[in-house]
Amino acid sequence: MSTAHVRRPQLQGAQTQHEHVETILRSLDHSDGSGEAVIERSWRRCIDLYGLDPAAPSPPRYVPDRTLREHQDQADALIQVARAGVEQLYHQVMPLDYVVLLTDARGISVQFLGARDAQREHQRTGLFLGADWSEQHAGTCAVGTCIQEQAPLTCHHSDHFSAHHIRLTCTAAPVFDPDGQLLAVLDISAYRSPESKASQTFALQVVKHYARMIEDAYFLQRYGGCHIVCLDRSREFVQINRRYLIAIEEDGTLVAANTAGRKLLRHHELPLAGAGEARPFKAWNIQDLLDAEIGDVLDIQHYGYDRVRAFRTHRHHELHFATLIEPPRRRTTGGQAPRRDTSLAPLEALADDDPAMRDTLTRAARLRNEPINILVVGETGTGKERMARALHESSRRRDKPFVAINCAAMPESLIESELFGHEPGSFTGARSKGMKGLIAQADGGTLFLDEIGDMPLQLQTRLLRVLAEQEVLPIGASRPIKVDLRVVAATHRDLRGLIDLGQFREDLFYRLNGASLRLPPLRERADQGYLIRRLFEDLQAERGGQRVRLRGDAMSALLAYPWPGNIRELHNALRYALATCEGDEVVVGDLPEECTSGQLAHPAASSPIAGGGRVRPPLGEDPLQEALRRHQWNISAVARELGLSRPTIYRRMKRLGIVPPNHQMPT
Ligand SMILES: Nc1ncnc2c1ncn2[C@@H]1O[C@H](COP(=O)(O)OP(=O)(O)OP(=O)(O)O)[C@@H](O)[C@H]1O
Repeated sequence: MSTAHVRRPQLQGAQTQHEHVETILRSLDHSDGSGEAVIERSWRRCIDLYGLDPAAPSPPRYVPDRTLREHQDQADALIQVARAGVEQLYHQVMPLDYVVLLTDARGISVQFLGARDAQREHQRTGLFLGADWSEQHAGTCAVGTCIQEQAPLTCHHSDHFSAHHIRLTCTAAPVFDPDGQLLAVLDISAYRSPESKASQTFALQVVKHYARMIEDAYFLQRYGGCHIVCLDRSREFVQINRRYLIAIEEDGTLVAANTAGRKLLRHHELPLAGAGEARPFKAWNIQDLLDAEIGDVLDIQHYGYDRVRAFRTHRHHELHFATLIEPPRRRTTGGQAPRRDTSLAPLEALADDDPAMRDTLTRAARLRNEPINILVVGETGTGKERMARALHESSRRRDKPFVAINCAAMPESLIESELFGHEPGSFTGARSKGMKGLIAQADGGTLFLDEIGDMPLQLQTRLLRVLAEQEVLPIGASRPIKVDLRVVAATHRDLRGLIDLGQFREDLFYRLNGASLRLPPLRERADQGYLIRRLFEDLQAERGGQRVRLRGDAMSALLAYPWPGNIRELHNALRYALATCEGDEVVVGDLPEECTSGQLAHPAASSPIAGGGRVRPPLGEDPLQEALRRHQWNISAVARELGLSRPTIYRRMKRLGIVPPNHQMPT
């Protein structure tokens, strides 16, 4: 061993550093290399193999933005699967001031979660996106040494090789792919912790647990087309613990196993091909492991009172309990596919597998041709107007007009004539030829009354008459006009509360509320991924041009954000990202800052701290405000560009507090 390149710090102030370097050198000087523990082995590699100096300053090394993207691309499938695990882990350890890193197999941090208020400290230390934690660069550290040792470990305080890392405590566990190759490393790190390394025992267990969950989720996704035999030594726990996962073909041929499963197979002398295994390998069968008929294995799900079946292994006669995950059923080619009602497509497109939305859509499908009025309720931006349109488009009225009226946006002085129309010269300012009101325009089709809770009381009375009589009396007319209407009203307000306050007519409420459809807020929806993909596709189709991909890290950030502004806010965020992204993909740094508040972005990509990055305006205001400025506050032009009505633009400006220069907002 040569330690000649290692400088011994002389300064008094560098006492701790000095002691640290001395400890490393003494420990290595007195050892011949045999029987060294993990940390000493790593120190030896740092000096002998990489020529590192523990006293030399070791600022974090960040890979350039483009390289980070390449690393993230390669880890994309894993990042997507790992998302839920990384977030859950972060929520568990965040109160104890840990950050969470997911690095790829080369030690480059491809995902990071940490408190935003400590961003500078994270960046200074390298606990950040894009940092290189390979042992070759950073010396002994949890991630780098975990990669070298391919085993979980804690690198606590002066275990670190570099004297500059000795206040950190870091714990890491490897994530292997189904071939046994290292795929990633999961790490939690903190700046402050008790002196004793034993204080991190629990941290090690937690990180190992989450690394295993990520690994198994990745395994299940990759072998989703196979039968998966799940084994455990405990009958009670096999359904939830699923320690050993073994993917098999229908004839029992072994295809792959998770890390524990591969160990079990090796123990029974049935090695699978993969990292470190002898090749060529034999095609083993599950019957080589378990003393069972293949039919018994494929039938586990239908066996016994608990869908668990006990088997003994051939070789060691160990008792294992098994459950089975079956692949999705393939569509039979012989039989007739059930006929789908294609008119339901507009409704079906609104959601994927969110239970609340499915209930709402089942009701909507039943109600679409019924002669009753429908009240759509939900927070602002949850898609109430979209639902009303889908109801219309899937109903028999689809070839007739859909007329949308925003009751909150229309000035009270205009609303009456707009709604009911007027005869020629019926009032000052009336059109000479008279005007057909919006209600009459909707004849035969659907009248959508948005923000119904904001309709003035006097108009509520007139609307009630229209609904009761199915006829409308234009201003100045002596005879009413017959109309055939289906009314869909929407509100984000509590109409019953407004009735109690005397601001909404109870009889109108019952007239409108023939049935109600409730839309859940986006943050509660289980099909967020579907919505994100659909909106992204729709926006791309609108824009035309080059195809852009939504990368896994951006998707993860979008899924993690609580969406106070619901689908509208999501729509704006995606539009923003598509407008500002460079190249052919949207990455986390392209999203509006709000969406990444839980996750810090790569310094070079977005952070104003690192300089040179783009500083993004707050979400929500941005697309509207930007369009307003571009069109020099011409509301009609903005409405055309954004595909919204003028009243909607005014309403949104009012809600966002946007006031045109030298103008007063309409009240
Ligand atoms: N299921 C959906 N699929 C795709 N886009 C949707 C969906 N639901 C809503 N959107 C989009 O989200 C935005 C808001 O939807 P919408 O205007 O229907 O919400 P809202 O609840 O009526 O809002 P408000 O309460 O402010 O009137 C629109 O851009 C709409 O196109």
